[in-house]
Amino acid sequence: MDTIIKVCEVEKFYGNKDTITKAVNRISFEVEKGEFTAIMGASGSGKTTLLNLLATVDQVTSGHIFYDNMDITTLKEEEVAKFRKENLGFVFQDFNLLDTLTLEENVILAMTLHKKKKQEIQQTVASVMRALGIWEYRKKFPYQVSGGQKQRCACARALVNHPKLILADEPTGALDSRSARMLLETFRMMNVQFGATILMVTHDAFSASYCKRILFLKDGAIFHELNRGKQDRRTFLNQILDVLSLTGGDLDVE
Ligand SMILES: Nc1ncnc2c1ncn2[C@@H]1O[C@H](COP(=O)(O)OP(=O)(O)OP(=O)(O)O)[C@@H](O)[C@H]1O
Repeated sequence: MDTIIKVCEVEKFYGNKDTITKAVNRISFEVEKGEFTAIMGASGSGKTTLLNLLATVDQVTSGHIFYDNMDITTLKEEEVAKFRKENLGFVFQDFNLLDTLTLEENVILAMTLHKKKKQEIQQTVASVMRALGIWEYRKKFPYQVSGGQKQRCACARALVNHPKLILADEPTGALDSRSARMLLETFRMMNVQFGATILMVTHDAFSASYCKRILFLKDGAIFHELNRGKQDRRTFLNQILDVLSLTGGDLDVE
């Protein structure tokens, strides 16, 4: 197996010793190339903090995070920015598209920043936008399309540079259930067809059921892990709901 990320005894604490919050509390896990993993947990369990550490936008209190064999916790600021640009793709709850650019221009911009050749950009953008079902909306601006179409554009933007890892923070959070379902199918296709490795934070069991593996967080620590194996999605969803009912958590189960 090809391990892409190795998280070793990572801690992230906020506050001082009188009022300390252990947002991430000695977490260790690995992610293999081609995995589609969800991080689930109740509000305040440390999901976003963990994602921010993996995304290099926040620094660990202690511990190490290796991408391949590079320890990103020891990189200097300018090295971190370069690492992020070259290795990571992001999909956020609120899309983060540029309103003054068309969908196609938003995706092109992501490749231009990587100084790719014009012909390669045109070909890649067209093939990815076609595969994600948004090619027909390419000339529209973000305000002219639906939330689901915007989010699929954000996925295309994350995918075109072939990042080592795509990090998604509650990507279905702002979508209605039909768009959420389409987006999750898109993620699955990105994973299966494009071989993208995806790590998705969600508090929604339905969204998590599309993943191959789930890490459950509680009070900043991993308390359980599920692997889908050969189960169908509905059976996996029931398994997820069983775990959630054990925690008595305040998670969404729709
Ligand atoms: N900048 C900060 N300063 C102090 N405490 C923080 C900070 N950011 C997060 N926390 C605390 O760390 C803990 C984990 O927060 P985090 O945002 O990672 O949880 P979460 O699982 O993503 O929650 P949600 O689902 O509500 O977004 C919480 O107790 C939170 O109050």
